[in-house]
Amino acid sequence: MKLANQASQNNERDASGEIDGQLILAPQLSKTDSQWQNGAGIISDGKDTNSQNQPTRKITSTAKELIIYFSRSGSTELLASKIEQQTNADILEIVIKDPYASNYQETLSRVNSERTNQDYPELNMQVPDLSQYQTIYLGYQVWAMTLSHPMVSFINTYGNQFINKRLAPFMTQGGYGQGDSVQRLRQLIRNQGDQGNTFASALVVDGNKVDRANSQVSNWVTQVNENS
Ligand SMILES: Cc1cc2nc3c(=O)[nH]c(=O)nc-3n(C[C@H](O)[C@H](O)[C@H](O)COP(=O)(O)O)c2cc1C
Repeated sequence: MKLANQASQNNERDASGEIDGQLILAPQLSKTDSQWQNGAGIISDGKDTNSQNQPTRKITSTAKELIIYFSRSGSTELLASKIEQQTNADILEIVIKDPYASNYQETLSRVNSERTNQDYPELNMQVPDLSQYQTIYLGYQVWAMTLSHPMVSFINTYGNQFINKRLAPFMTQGGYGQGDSVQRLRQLIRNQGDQGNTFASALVVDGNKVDRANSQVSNWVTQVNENS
């Protein structure tokens, strides 16, 4: 683990983010709580990853920690980048074939229909062998008070590779909290066999406050590793 940097020691705003050498855009961060409206209406660039960016993928042969995340509008990606700064973990962005719309209402209708029909998005990514990793950080956003759908697809497809891992969920949400997302995550992993995994308690951050979460992230990373 890297030593926490100066900004991590306090609650200064730190909205600048880079991941895998690429700039992160997170439109929620500029919003006050009254403008933010719990994330309702938040646009994305319609690419689920910033439009000029390639999906994040930093895979080395030596890292023992891996961050796997999905982000539609950048907040969870910024949180992932803060965890990466403090751990130097490898990173893998979850990529789906058909990105969610830039428009919030369109995204909401699609998400509602996917949930009703349990028809989760198809993935478009290569996943390496996960056996070298001891700790896997799993990042998602809360949708309809539960786990967002790309993470459901990921676990349903690759969760059987989680064997003897320390699993550490982290999320951003619109201020209503984690809902049943962690229970759902654990259930999906159980469905895949859940062989010898342990779970850290989750990191939960408001989507418009990730830029003020440095010390929260730092304390959580310490806790994940202390109790592993
Ligand atoms: C379709 C949809 C449903 C959402 N449902 C909830 C919810 O039930 N509770 C909540 O607190 N936030 C909810 N949000 C807000 C997101 O969790 C929040 O904006 C999050 O920070 C987005 O992360 P991202 O920028 O990484 O995509 C929802 C957002 C969308 C787009």
